[in-house]
Amino acid sequence: MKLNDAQQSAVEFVTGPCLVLAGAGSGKTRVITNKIAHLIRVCGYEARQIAAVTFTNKAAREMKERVAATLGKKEARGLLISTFHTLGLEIIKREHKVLELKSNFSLFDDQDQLALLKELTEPFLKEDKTLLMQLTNRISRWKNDIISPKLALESALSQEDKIFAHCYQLYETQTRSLNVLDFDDLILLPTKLLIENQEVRERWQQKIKYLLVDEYQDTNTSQYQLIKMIVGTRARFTVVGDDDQSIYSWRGAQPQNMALLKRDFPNLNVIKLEQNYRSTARILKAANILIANNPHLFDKKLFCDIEQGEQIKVLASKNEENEAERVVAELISHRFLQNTDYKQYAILYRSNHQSRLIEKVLMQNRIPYKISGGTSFFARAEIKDIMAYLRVLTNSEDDTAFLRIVNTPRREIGPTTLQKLGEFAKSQQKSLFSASFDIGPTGLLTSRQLGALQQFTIWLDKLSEHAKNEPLESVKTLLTSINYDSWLFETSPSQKAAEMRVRNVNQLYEWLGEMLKGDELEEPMTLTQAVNRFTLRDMLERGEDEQDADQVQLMTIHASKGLEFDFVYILGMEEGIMPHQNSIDDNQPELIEEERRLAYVGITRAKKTLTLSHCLERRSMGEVIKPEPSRFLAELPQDDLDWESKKAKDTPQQRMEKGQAHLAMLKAKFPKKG
Ligand SMILES: Nc1ncnc2c1ncn2[C@@H]1O[C@H](COP(=O)(O)OP(=O)(O)OP(=O)(O)O)[C@@H](O)[C@H]1O
Ligand SMILES: [Mg+2]
Repeated sequence: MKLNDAQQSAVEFVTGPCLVLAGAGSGKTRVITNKIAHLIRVCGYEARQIAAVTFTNKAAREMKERVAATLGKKEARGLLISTFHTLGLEIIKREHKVLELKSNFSLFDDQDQLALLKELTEPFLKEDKTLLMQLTNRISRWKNDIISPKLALESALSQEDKIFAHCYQLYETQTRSLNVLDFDDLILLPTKLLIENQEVRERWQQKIKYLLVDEYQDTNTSQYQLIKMIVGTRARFTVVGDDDQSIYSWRGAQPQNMALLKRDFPNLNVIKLEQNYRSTARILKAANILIANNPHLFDKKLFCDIEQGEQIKVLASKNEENEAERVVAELISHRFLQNTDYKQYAILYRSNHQSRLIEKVLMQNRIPYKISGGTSFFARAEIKDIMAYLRVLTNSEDDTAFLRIVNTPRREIGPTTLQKLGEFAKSQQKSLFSASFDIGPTGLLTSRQLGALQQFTIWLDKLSEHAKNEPLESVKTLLTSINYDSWLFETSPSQKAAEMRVRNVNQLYEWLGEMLKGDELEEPMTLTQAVNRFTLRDMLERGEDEQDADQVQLMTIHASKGLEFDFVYILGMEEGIMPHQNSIDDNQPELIEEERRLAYVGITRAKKTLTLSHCLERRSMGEVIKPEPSRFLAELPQDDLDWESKKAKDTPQQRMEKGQAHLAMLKAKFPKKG
């Protein structure tokens, strides 16, 4: 595909720092892909000297494939294209000695983190959920801002700050002794290391000779520092971004980092792209007009020469059930009339819980769909169980994982045994696993208790030896010796649920096999590496890509960043949902602005048609409320909107009945195959 002049100049500028600043759909990501190929083909870089950072694993994989398609797989091999977190993991893996970490560290996901924090802070926070959430966010912010527990303590002013900082300190100490890292550590540790250790810094500057970053507007302070350290004064890098699409300030993202670049790299070449190649003129105009209501750091223009396109439909439904039914009915009839594929449709929403009703209606109508970006797969109990086994196999110090599996399936290792073991382990400063081998002579446990415990840990110990030599075989042995399938059938609410769980476990096993084996684009991994990559959800998204199945795409707007779909539906365009209630309550303009950017991101995912939906009634915290349509609907150019509620003579009740009848008609007319 030919690039336009601005894109071409962004690709060809390789002698200094480069920022591509442009609106949605203007080909920023395309510039990155083409530039990687250009660096290798024209500028003589080797693939392994180039690193590119994208926002999701899915985007990383896609980028690798695109470059491989241009250059050939052989030439593309060794390219480091990943998320910030995977890049951080890579650095930590290679520098674990300098970091004084054992090489078999495991990763905590947010649930593990919460569980540990809850336990550690019980004396201070008394399991107060709100405080616990605040603490979790605070720790994350501290880490993203590169503030150590010590510094947090020193700068704490209020009593609450002091308690939080103290909890942060406890958490830090405990995670280190468990030999685990959380997600924020994956950025913080390498960043601090590169700042403080010149030798390591130079090693990475040597290794990564050119760095590219997509979705730059969503980097936080520690990520920005990491970029700065890697590129050093040579400053061979290209970052691309759009300040109007910054939607992660709640995770510490700093769109000001765009302005910082200019300060830190005075010879920064700023290139603007102004042509949108994605959306119809109407969709683009609506998006531009909406975002014009936000203050701007940078001036940007965006035009397109794609046709005008259809009006933007605004659906008004009686309630949420009806909204789901209407959207699905619209989708079915659109697909029938236009002869399209399911995968051309995306249904987007503000928060994960909104997917529930849509899922139900899609299922009832046997429409294939896929939810991406969510944590759903890895949050499933069966997957967490097996992951916990794998974590203990690779890192016997991971007490959190140990506690999860000790009685799954049931092994008659009772709470008293575990409590005594816990106290003993603490007094000896040992992990639960290794304490179980030393607790015998203390007489703390009865011989029956000790027998049950040691039967388990001796077996685990053997298995982890086995895992060192034959990782995949050992996982197979694990699954059969704990008889996990039968356990699932025993404990699942229904036969069907059990079958699904068994399938999930098999899927995990299959992915694991692929990772241990490697492929044309990825080197084979060790079990520890594979387990850590799983926790980062690398494989999940990759597995989904490979299926490339014909499925309707469901995701939050946050997860849709960077993607595009022919036909887009956005649910819940209401005050209280988008903008979110918190942003309305707090009455801070910045919060509303972020919500507006979120709406902008959602709208600009659409290529051909866009449908916005709102409900007249909705259940919220056990009450039925009557939300107003989102203020963002009023901000859109009204000539381009097709408001059902303003045009139709039907009452919402009548529309609901019609919608249901329509759905029933469609169902009767197009029975699904299977
Ligand atoms: N020069 C071009 N000619 C034709 N199509 C193009 C050109 N540049 C980009 N495109 C197409 O336009 C679409 C948007 O490109 P891309 O995803 O790179 O935009 P983006 O700026 O990264 O968008 P976002 O801000 O949403 O991440 C893609 O389908 C891409 O293939
Ligand atoms: Mg992009």
